[in-house]
Amino acid sequence: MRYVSTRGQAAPRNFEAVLLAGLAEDGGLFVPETWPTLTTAEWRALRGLPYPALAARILSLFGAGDLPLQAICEDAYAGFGHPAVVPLVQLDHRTFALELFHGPTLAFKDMALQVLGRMFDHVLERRGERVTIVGATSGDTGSAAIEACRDRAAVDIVILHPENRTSEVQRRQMTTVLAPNVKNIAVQGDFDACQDLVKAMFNDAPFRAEMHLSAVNSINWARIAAQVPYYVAAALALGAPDREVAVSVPTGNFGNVLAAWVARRMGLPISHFIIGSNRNDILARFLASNDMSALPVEPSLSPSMDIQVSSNFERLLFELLGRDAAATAETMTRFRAEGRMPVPDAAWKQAAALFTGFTLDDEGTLAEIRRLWTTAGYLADPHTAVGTAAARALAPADAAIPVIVAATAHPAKFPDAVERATGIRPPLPARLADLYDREERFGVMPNDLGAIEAAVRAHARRNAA
Ligand SMILES: Cc1ncc(COP(=O)(O)O)c(C=O)c1O
Ligand SMILES: N[C@@H](CCOP(=O)(O)O)C(=O)O
Repeated sequence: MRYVSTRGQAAPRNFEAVLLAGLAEDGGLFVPETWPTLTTAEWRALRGLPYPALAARILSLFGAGDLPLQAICEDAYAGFGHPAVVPLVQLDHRTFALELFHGPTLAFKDMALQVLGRMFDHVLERRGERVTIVGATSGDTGSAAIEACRDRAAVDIVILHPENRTSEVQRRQMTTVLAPNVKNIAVQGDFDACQDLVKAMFNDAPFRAEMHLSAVNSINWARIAAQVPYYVAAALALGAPDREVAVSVPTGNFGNVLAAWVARRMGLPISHFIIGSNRNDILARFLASNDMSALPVEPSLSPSMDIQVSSNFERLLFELLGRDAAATAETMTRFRAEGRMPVPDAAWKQAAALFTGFTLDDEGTLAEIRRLWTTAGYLADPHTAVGTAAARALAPADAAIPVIVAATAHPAKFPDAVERATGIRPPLPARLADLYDREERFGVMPNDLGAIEAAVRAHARRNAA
């Protein structure tokens, strides 16, 4: 399978090259040249597979079959805290929480990053190469990427997080990892600034080549590919392919819900895509009225979704525009220049027919956490609560369609919000019990590309020496 850039100017390449490249050289995102599809019988045949085997099978459809996928997936999910890896918990007659937070850092990012870390190791060892990973995080990608890459021989990793805008648990999960190949930088700005810095480093061709940059954010196609299998597992468990299902996904960078859309594109009958936003509701505004205009990022109780520029929307846009790379490039360039994305009406209507958006403020989030606790005995983190509230508000009219809510983080990552809502302070798992006593190490830097590049270079040189 080959991958092409959404902006059409980068050379097509295979899965392994896409894994290493991250962002395409033309600033676009890689997508499969053609989408793999499964027949009804092929979907049925996947029912009952253990999760690692299912994940390996789906990844093989994306051209990753040169890698030892079965071994990688078994090893990646062996340490998860639930035997099902991604358990489905019934919340009411038709709503199910798909718990994606049983990995080492307690958020859904582990689902893909535990796999990616092992893929990097395998590919780099065979090639005898080294990479420098630069990543941006609003709280969860950073810790999951650090956990997946710490102490790996051929990887240096630098993670940018927005200063004072993550939960304390999130920050400490990153900054207390003192492995020599790990560097954390708190940027004086918001997540969008961190993400812009990462993209700017990729777009600086000499720097990119010098550092052998690679990505762990969902701009890297491998991230999306490794997030598809859990939607497959949940849909099959609820009766697909012989029954339609809906998904509700608390959304920021649009990677997680895009993975669900990819499953649909492969033939899985996901009929509705419900997007939950906090007050940073650019996607909900877009779906309601074709208004994709970026406002300043506002802090909220669901900090991982404090995002205005949703990177992966570009992958959907490319499809909505009939895979017209020139039109995609022009639309994205105008969005960057003007802060407003001019999506043609026909494309918007296509998106709005499939996706609906819901916005929940902090008070609503607390009320939803409380409601879940009192009505279902379910302790949800604030991001998951945005997803369940969205599911209730926008569930399909046909009550026979179950709604799968992506439960994206463990409540213990956001203990303050959960305690405010329920009076219960969820404890961290035993392996993280001393998190507040561990030494932290991170730099604080201005939002300055030159300074950040110098810090990345110094980190990589120190480790290579
Ligand atoms: C806990 C949590 N929920 C939801 C999201 C939003 O997911 P996405 O960025 O894939 O839309 C994130 C960040 O990615 C997150 O960390
Ligand atoms: N919410 C994310 C933001 C980055 O998203 P990604 O899926 O592109 O890595 C985070 O927690 O860092």
